[in-house]
Amino acid sequence: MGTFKIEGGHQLKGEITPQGAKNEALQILCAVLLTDQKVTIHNIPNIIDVNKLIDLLENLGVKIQKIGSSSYTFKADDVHLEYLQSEEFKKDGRGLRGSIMLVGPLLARFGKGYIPKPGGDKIGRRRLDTHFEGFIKLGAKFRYNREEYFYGVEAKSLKGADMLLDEASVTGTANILMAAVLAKGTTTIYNAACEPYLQQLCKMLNRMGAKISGVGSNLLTIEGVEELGGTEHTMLPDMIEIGSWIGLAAMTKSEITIKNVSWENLGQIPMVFEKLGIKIERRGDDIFVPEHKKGYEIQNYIDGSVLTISDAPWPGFTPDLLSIVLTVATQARGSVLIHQKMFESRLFFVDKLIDMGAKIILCDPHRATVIGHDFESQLKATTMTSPDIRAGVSLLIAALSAQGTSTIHNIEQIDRGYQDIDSRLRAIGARIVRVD
Ligand SMILES: CC(=O)N[C@H]1[C@@H](OP(=O)(O)OP(=O)(O)OC[C@H]2O[C@@H](n3ccc(=O)[nH]c3=O)[C@H](O)[C@@H]2O)O[C@H](CO)[C@@H](O)[C@@H]1O
Ligand SMILES: C=C(OP(=O)(O)O)C(=O)O
Repeated sequence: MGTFKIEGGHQLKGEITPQGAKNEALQILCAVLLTDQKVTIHNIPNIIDVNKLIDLLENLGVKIQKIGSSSYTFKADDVHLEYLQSEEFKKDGRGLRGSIMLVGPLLARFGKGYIPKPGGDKIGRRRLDTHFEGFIKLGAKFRYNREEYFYGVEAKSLKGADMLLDEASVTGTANILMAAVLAKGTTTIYNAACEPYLQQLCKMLNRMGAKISGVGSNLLTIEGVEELGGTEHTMLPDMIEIGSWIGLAAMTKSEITIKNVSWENLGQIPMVFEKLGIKIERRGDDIFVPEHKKGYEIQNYIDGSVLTISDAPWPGFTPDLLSIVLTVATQARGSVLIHQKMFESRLFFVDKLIDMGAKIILCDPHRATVIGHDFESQLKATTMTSPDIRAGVSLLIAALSAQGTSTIHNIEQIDRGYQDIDSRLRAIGARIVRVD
């Protein structure tokens, strides 16, 4: 179990460039299985989850070549389906959430797709019904081995269908979409997730020869095609990382420029931080966060009532930034209610912030009220364990703003989504070391 030691209370300054998007990478990498042609992908983040998925593809027989620091080619012209039945796959397939999206492409191209219950953050129930209900609608037979938590779908051929998803699941939409592109006839997916990463996947599939319309909306129409060809694709910058750095800048009263953020794909992210009173300047495609010498003040609603920040499927605010927003609010002027609607166990990390001196009332598993300190009392350093990726980064930001030296254990949770976080933060002045 790795550990960070962080000496807090120092201002940072400089530029930071976001890595390629983790959650886009997981979709795009699975899509390479849809063709026997070469697919070239750029801006792939070097993080644990992505590397685990690349290993799974390699074990499936995909030929992989690293052609640059973050660029790879993939060729799935000789896929070893027997690996899917192996004990090794039952273990490795569990290692991350994104592995679930291997199922759609495998089912579409080879008539079968299997997966052990995938991993990812333990942040509440993470059901897979939407995925499998979609595959069943396309004509697949479903089986589930309860003892081994092993899921499987099989079909001689898939047939297009109209479906209304029970929820706008991000990985569910990607998975069903990747099956539908090779189904016979037309599929419509209503209540589809439509975040930028899914739009990227649709665009990539269309470049490969798929016929998807409605990209960016919650109604996708897919005319099935016989086969797909190769393509070249570049990942967007990671919007959750961008939001993390905005929060970091404000809470450490630092002047930070976040480079090449792809503004048009940030949705509500800048707006939500602005509601906390954080100044964000657009400079070309960069975000400039000035030093907040006098702190930042949370806005109330027009009628004077307390601000609520909650998550919702895109174009709503992403649940993956709520832990960071909550943490940054602990030093604001004013109060805010954080309502995490999607996940039921994602707010328990506030106990650690409370230990550090933050004023937070956990109302129930989904809601927490934060009463900001306005920097009148600095958070105190402590020892903590990172429970999930975003809580981990939130605690790291809290530690960088706190007085004294904090210790964060279980930093693999952070490394699974943030590339070289310690050296990138050291480059802008953070005092953070990795101790084992
Ligand atoms: C690898 C990956 O891409 N992971 C992301 C993906 O996970 P993932 O695709 O697993 O998440 P889903 O979109 O399926 O659902 C997330 C949670 O929200 C609930 N839900 C979802 C949609 C909805 O309309 N109502 C609702 O309540 C689900 O029941 C579930 O508890 O999307 C989540 C939601 O943005 C993000 O937190 C994860 O980082
Ligand atoms: C919850 C997340 O990831 P995963 O779905 O991989 O657990 C996340 O990226 O915040």
